Amino acid sequence: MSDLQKKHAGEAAAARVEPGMIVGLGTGSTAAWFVKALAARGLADLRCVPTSEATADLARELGLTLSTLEDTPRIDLTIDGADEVGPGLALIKGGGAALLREKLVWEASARCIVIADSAKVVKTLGAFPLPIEVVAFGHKTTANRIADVLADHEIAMPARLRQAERGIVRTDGGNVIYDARCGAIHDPVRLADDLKLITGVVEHGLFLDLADEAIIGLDSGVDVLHP
Ligand SMILES: O=C[C@H](O)[C@H](O)[C@H](O)COP(=O)(O)O
Repeated sequence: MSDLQKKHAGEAAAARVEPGMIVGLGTGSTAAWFVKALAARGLADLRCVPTSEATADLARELGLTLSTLEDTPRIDLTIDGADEVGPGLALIKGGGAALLREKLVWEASARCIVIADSAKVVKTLGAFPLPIEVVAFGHKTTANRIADVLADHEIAMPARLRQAERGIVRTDGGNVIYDARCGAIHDPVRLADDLKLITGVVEHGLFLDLADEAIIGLDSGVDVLHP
């Protein structure tokens, strides 16, 4: 994990934004560099749709004009971080528990750019635990159904309820997160489909066919990847 690389990726991404755009603001440490660089550009007539309360707070503090997905349902460009960037720009996201709002904003966007430091680029997704957002009501029963689906994908470890120092982590929408230690995800499309069919699962952190471009931060500059 390199802060310098994240900064480079965030700054390069901010340069892609044009005046008058509606911009989706991602969540996490890399996205925060982007938000700071975007605010520093002082572009006219931007409207920004944040993907989390944390990003909304940061953007507001920096003087960016905020909007909501309800008021601006068509976003020109979303820029967001990722936990893993795999082949074809298949991603794992949700390490910061913002996956649901992120996916809603990504899917409403004409173009999405993922930004990450070079350590996030992998040959096979799955070393980073896959976040699965679950309705809090009866979440342990949902976890049993998740375990069955994971077993069907030869993933033996049951997903683990995400906890922080202050107790069970709640998302901005009030849901809980289970992290599935997959090791390697051999068929991300089938796993994504199977997880979506589980009652109680709200969303998962597999972002497939959503990123149009990746800007990968290096120690000196950036590398640009396409699907
Ligand atoms: O829920 C959080 C998001 O998906 C983040 O974009 C992701 O976890 C990457 O965060 P970071 O840039 O801090 O590694």
